[in-house]
Amino acid sequence: MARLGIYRDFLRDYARLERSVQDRVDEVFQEFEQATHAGLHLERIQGAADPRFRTIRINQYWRGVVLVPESGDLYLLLKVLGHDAAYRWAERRHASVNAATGRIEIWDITAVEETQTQLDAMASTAPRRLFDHLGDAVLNRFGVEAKVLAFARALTDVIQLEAAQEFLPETQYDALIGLAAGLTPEAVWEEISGSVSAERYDTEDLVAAIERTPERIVLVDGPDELMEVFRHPFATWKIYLHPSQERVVQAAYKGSARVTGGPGTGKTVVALHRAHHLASLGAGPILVTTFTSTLSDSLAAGLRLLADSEKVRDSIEVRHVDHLSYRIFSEEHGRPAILADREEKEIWRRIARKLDVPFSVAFLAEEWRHVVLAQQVSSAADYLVAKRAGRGRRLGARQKAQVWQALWDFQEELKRRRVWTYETICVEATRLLSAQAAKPYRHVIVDEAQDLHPVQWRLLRASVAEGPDDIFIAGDSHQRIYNNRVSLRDVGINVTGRSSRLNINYRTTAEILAWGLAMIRGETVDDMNGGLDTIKGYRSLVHGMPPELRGFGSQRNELDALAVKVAEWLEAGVEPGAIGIAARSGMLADSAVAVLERSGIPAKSLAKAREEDGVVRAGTMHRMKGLEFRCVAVIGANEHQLPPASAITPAAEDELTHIHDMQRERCLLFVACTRARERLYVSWHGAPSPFLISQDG
Ligand SMILES: Nc1ncnc2c1ncn2[C@@H]1O[C@H](COP(=O)(O)OP(=O)(O)OP(=O)(O)O)[C@@H](O)[C@H]1O
Repeated sequence: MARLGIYRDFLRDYARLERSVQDRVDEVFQEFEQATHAGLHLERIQGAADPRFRTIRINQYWRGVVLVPESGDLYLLLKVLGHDAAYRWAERRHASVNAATGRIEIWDITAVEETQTQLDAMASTAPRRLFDHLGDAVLNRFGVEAKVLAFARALTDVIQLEAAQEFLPETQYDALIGLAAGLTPEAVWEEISGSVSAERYDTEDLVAAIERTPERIVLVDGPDELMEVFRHPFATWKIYLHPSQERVVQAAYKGSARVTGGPGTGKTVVALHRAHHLASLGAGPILVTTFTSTLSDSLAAGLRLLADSEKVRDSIEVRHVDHLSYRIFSEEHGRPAILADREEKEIWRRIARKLDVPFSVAFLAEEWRHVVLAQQVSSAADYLVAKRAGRGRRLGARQKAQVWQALWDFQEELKRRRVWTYETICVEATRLLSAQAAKPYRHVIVDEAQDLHPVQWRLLRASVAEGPDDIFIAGDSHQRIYNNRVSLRDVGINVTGRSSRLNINYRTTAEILAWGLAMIRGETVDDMNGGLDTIKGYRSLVHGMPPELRGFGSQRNELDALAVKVAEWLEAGVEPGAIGIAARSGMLADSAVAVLERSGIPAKSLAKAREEDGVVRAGTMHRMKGLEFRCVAVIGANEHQLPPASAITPAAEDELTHIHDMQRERCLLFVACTRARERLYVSWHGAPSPFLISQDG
């Protein structure tokens, strides 16, 4: 078979096609080998800017756009579009080789020229320009060529640059956006190709450039490989990792290490590959863990896709962190009786009443979780000096004595009733593991690290001996959706000097990502290691529609409009399993399911269905964590539901906790919105949530 390169955009287009058209694409390219011998029917494009672009007929309406280099037998599949759009797209495109990065770049010179005039006019009155601080030599090192250089010099705002992503040469855009975000040239090089390079490449050799561009092009060697890629168009992470991801996967660390990065940057992908890599080196057993069961299910599914040998699969265990503690506990003591939430509140209420202390049930419960358990406080003296970082309300010595009495009574009551909470099970399991010389795992890999509680961290620390590659952590503090704050050092994990960051989002379109990021910009978020996390430099490689924001007069109207929107997506060929609906409350999500079903749309709660079930899934924003959908609707984004008053500590009662609560809710909305691959629809009734911002920022 002639070799085929598949451009990532082609796979996105393919995934959006109706099944019957996809089948037709499969047929066309399965026959590629025969067809190339018999003379492929690739149509030339009249008036094309670059004669190497051709189209191939899929059916009466659809066309594939293919790049045919003059030499060699490598064809590059670029786009699938309707007939007219395919010709329009191909007419304007130009393929070139970046002399500095060696990558192929497909771009629209005409658009660069057309936009230049407008930019020059705007720049003439601007006090400063975006790249004033960088000399031409810096930009030239990234192969920024004359036309793009003039374009870059006229930019006054990063928004103009983002808007030009669609038509600028790709690696030149990557370099410019990285530099505009304040990254050093070395950091930008790392991002683009894994290391700084002074090499100059042959700009005539398109085939070599295609082979050198694995971040954008998947090469296949035969029809079987091609069909495998078409079967899982979003799972190309199985075969290709960006150099910045690959480096983390393959690294040999002297101790614990971690990867951070914004939503959709491939942290989970890296965690899965890392488990696979360590297992292939033969050193098991390996634990892959996280904090919710929906997430551990999807980690297990990812590993099934990745791990080809039984030996590798057998040495990796995927387990929810609470299941791990439960198992260790039960092996020693038998099954624990677990205290229900309702009973816990009742105990706190009785204690507060009995001691006549002026503290709410919520305050006492949080103080127990976030101070006593988090810092292993076991006596009044310890409590008096315990750090209460993150706990806003200041307590004097007398108040502390009162609170300690309540906390102590609560723990005594648990003992008296012989009941346990998930946290106390974890504490006991940690004690059991610490007493044991042989640890159950050789490596531990943690995903969604930002939401683990300190007691869970201590359990994980105790389940693996300290040593090279002992613990690997993936997480993003900007996606923290519970109140757990931890300093890794305080729980015995040191990642200093072994932390990497991913910046390219593979999931969400640039439009949705930019809108989401604007929502959380300015929040002060810790990085779990004594510093602050930043959202600088995050970007997406793909473009799409901006988010759609809509307000209604009543919940009923809002839900009716949701049914219309979902029907529209289905009509456009989106499979029901690729549509997700997020609400702040489970009740509203259930109402959405009911309304959709009444409209004849198959829908289920996210807790009860998976993608394969082929139904629209609705659930709470918390449940959306770690998942992704082609289309996402976030509903009930109302003033009083997002954030809900019940989840926010009043500022007058405790200012710091108020700030943290607001941040958590804002991040929750950010998490829900960034689950969308292509379409995001956000609606509300009455006044909109204060977190929503208009699309122009
Ligand atoms: N190298 C890659 N090539 C292709 N697709 C990739 C690559 N890396 C990640 N992806 C895709 O990007 C999407 C997001 O990846 P992943 O879930 O690992 O990101 P994440 O950083 O863990 O996201 P989040 O923090 O939002 O949960 C997935 O669809 C994944 O398949």
